Amino acid sequence: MAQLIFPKDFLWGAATASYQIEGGAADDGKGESIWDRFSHIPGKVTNGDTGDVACDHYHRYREDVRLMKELGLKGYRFSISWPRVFPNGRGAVNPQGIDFYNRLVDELLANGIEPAVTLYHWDLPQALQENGGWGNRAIVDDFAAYAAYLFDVLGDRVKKWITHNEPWVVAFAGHFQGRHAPGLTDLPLAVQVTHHLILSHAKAVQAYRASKHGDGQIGITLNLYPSVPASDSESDRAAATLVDGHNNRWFLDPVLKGEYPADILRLYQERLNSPVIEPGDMECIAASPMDFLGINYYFQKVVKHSEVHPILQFEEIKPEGSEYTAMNWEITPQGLTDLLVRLDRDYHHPDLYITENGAAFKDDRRDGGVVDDQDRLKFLQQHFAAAHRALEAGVKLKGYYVWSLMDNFEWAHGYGKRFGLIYIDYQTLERTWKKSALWYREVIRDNGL
Ligand SMILES: OC[C@@H]1[C@@H](O)[C@H](O)[C@@H](O)c2nc(CNc3ccccc3)cn21
Repeated sequence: MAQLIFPKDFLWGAATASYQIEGGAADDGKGESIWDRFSHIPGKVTNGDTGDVACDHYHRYREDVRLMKELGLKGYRFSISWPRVFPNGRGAVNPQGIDFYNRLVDELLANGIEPAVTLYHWDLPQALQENGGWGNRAIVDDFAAYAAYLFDVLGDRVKKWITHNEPWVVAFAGHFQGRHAPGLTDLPLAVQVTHHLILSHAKAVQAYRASKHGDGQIGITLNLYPSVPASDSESDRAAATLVDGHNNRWFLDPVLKGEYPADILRLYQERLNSPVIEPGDMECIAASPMDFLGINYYFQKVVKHSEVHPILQFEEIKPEGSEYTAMNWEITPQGLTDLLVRLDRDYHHPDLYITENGAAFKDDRRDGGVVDDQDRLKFLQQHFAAAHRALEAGVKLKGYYVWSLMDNFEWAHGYGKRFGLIYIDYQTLERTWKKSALWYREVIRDNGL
């Protein structure tokens, strides 16, 4: 019998993303994405892995929906490949591309699973990148047009929409650190990209409100982290405040308050001359309230002052004595409670969903025909309990999507990092249950643990 009971209708789900699971990278008229291009550049992805085949979900989606049904999922979060629908990013639609998503949505609904669609999860059409991508303000209208088309075609059945997945990663991993597509290393550009992403989010929200199927919910997904100073020194506390601003408040404030945080805006504009904000931009952002905020939580950050960068004067540390996942991410379930309670304290926020939480482990043990991933089961147990503590503190948490439904292409790490509830053999593409999935099925059945 479950000890921790969740609210009635709590939405238990799992999440994936198009480039990470679909494969069919050039099938049926799909256009090239920046991740198709990036993953094929030698040295960018571990082992030279690419998303050419991935989990072959593009061809095996019926089997995968059957597995979701067996799992008892209430919801499934997935993303749409923009270049599968618009091969050149704008203009002609690829009928086979939109047909795939129509079939996927129908299959989910036929199995009683609520679809939640992420419009953008990092796989920009390469043709748009050649026009400057997220660094060119024209992308804002391209994204709004892409979103409006999907609202029109799928909006009668899809009632949960996420505009962007993790604009921080799109901007800084892709345009400053260079470890994600398009592999640029230009900090002022990265900050300008954040503004174009947030503005495009607002335009998409407005397009949704104006659409004939605009009676559902729309939001954004942010990767958020509690930012803890490594010591009580003034310099470390200032570094933690800077990380909270750079990672969290730079995105939370515009989408929830309609303005950028003054401390970070001043830092960026004085030191980087970025972002350029045009007249009317902030009014547009402020006039686009969301129905929910999606939160991707994986770990908290412990931060010390550092001169390693002239502007971003912080460095993350790895505390001794902690447990870590296969990604070398510290396991900090209390950080999830702290994050949710902080959001509740500092923001007038709409409904909250955990749109991603999960962990990579080696998954190299079997127990009969099942992968014996006790470490992932324990991780989820701890984080579900942390979410329950936030609920007990009065936080309006409405659902939880585990990352991920299945092992998949883990960006620059390739296929060597496994996050799935379901194990993928990449030689045979066979799907195998993990113990964490069988345990999750009971949590969903009992609505608690
Ligand atoms: O790394 C696991 C997942 C990834 O597969 C998802 O596509 C992405 O949405 C995602 N975001 C995070 C958290 N943010 C993060 C991004 C890059 C490096 C480190 C953390 C983890 N994950």
